Amino acid sequence: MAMNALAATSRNFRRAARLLGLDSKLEKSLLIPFREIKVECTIPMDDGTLASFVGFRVQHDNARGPMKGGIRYHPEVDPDEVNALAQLMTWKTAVAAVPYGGAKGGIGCSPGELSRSELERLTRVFTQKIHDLIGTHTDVPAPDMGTNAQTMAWMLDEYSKFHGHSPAVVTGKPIDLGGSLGRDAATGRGVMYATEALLAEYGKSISGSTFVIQGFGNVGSWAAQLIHERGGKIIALGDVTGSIRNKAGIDIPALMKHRNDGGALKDFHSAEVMDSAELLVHDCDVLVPCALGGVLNKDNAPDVKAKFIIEAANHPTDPEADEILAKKGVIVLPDIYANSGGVIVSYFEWVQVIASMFFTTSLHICSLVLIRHHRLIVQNIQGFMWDEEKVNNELEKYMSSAFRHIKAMCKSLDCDLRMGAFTLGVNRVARATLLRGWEA
Ligand SMILES: NC(=O)C1=CN([C@@H]2O[C@H](COP(=O)(O)OP(=O)(O)OC[C@H]3O[C@@H](n4cnc5c(N)ncnc54)[C@H](OP(=O)(O)O)[C@@H]3O)[C@@H](O)[C@H]2O)C=CC1
Ligand SMILES: O=C(O)CCC(=O)C(=O)O
Repeated sequence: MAMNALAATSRNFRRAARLLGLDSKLEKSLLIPFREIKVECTIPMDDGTLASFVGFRVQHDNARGPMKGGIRYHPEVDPDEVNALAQLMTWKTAVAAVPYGGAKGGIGCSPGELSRSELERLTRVFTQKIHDLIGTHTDVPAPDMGTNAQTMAWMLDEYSKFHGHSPAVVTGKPIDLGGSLGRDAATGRGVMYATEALLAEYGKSISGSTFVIQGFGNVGSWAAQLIHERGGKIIALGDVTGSIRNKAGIDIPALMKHRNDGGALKDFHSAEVMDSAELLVHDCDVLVPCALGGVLNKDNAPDVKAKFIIEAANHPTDPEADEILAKKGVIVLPDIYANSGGVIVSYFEWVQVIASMFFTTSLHICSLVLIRHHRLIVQNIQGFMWDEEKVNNELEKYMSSAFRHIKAMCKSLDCDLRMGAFTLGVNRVARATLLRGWEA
């Protein structure tokens, strides 16, 4: 049985605040969210009936910059979960050293049961309800579980009806609308870089290790492909429909083809079906949860056999499980570092869009005078969009710098990687908060 997500996240925050010796009033102020939004979203369904959904956006903190975080569509979305995820974003952006605060949103729904047009209507109604509380310099949504680049395109379009063309109001959007190359793969790629960095600390590498992955959506499938490319052997994998295993290693490119052709994971020909309850306790070197929160808890933690856990999902491990795993000597790489690749590349996307918009505006003014040079300058706008290699190289630099800073915190405070990451993030937010002050 998993702990309440908010209780678990706040417990980790409080431990970090004590380790840092934070003033108790500052601690309280950092914990309370800046704003919690709850909206009712009623849409006509394709069959003509009405359906009502509840949408949330929790804006946790903006001391370091505009609030930032994904939008989740999932039946288990609830206010505490969104609150916890928003808080995690605040510490995550600080650990990654990108100039953002933290937010998260979601709608309680089953996206797989809604048609494309129902999803579009729901996204548009949700955006109408929150449009005056988000914005390029206030709160910038992105995809999370159950949402994708198309969802961001609808949000961008709906928001722009109220505020004029605003491509930087969301990230993780399609390339044709100003999205960044590499954003789709970024979280999984960051997971791969983080795994490489952690294993190297222990004299190991991806190529000599066995992996078990839970979740085969955006994060899980990219992590699997990139780990496979680097010679990692993925011996078991699962999603909501079931789990499969193959001792010799699952052929990930063949599985991707099977999945892209519409096949279910459990029907993949060159692996055997296994009990999903066994997935997280399957024997392996590295376990990578890439789905829901709270999946590692006091009930299954004693049976975990992995030596390393890479938290690609948000808050997959309860604090109670953390204690059990620590006693067993399992090394856990925390979510606020391990899955930060997504928000890091979101930042690259946001900067590129803002830079190109600024350039276009200046160009309009200049072109009145320099009309002859207009075409030449227009070509240069392309220079603001980074190629994929540059995105990936920059991502690797941010990931390895964050890892070095986390290790330094672990050393100076004599704590584990989770507390190293939390103290790093909380300290940066606390410093920004104190510098800005509270004068009304
Ligand atoms: N997308 C991003 O950029 C980021 C995502 N994350 C986190 O990573 C995790 C995954 O997100 P993402 O990949 O985007 O989401 P997706 O919706 O793309 O994929 C989710 C995956 O989890 C599977 N899943 C859902 N429920 C269960 C379950 N009960 N047991 C096993 N598998 C399950 C889904 O299966 P099925 O497809 O069959 O439904 C799917 O394979 C989340 O915790 C998210 O917050 C963190 C940072 C950034
Ligand atoms: O890319 C982003 O802005 C946010 C990604 C996200 O929701 C997360 O890191 O959990």
